[in-house]
Amino acid sequence: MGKIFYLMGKSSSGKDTIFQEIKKKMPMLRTVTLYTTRPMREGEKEGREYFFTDEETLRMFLESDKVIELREYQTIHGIWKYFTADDGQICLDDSNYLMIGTLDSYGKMRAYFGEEKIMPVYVEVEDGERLMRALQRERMQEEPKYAEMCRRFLADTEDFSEEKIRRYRISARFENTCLDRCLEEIMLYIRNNM
Ligand SMILES: Nc1ncnc2c1ncn2[C@@H]1O[C@H](COP(=O)(O)OP(=O)(O)OP(=O)(O)O)[C@@H](O)[C@H]1O
Repeated sequence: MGKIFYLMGKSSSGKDTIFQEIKKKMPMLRTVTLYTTRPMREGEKEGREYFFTDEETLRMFLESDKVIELREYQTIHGIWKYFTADDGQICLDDSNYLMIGTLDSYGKMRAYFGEEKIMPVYVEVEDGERLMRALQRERMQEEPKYAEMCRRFLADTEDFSEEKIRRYRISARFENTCLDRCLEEIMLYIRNNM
């Protein structure tokens, strides 16, 4: 039976970078495309980072009880929603998966699939370094959204509080200072728990 390795961490902790690298190095891990109502960013592609969707489609998923987890963020550009749908992408009979989410979505996934099926992978970086990485990444965007970047940075304190980490019983924590070392540690954890 397969498992879901669930990457979590504050904004700019390196989840997406780690996700892309592990996908290359462990191609047997399958991935799941989530849905979002936020607008597509520079360089993103429909169905690759997300299925970019709208309120109407979300309503249809909700009505047919197909939403596993849903989160919404009050951004300075309006409410952005992200959700994982039971749309046939996840089949744990014969495959292992690599996914990215938040602590709360991890909780919902765990409730839906069972604790033994979801392996948490919590990525962390010292706050000052993380803010610098966030700023550098934002600067590269055609239209940098600095206020939104700051909002996310502040919201992280609550969304990823130590109290919450304890409550969700997250013990697999990986420091992303040196990317190569962090990747090696996470891949070892995945191999040992597959
Ligand atoms: N170990 C590292 N050393 C230096 N820079 C890094 C490291 N890991 C990731 N980065 C850089 O930090 C920035 C943020 O990384 P990334 O986008 O992967 O974070 P994220 O956790 O997915 O962020 P978000 O949740 O905000 O989308 C990127 O520009 C990435 O290239």
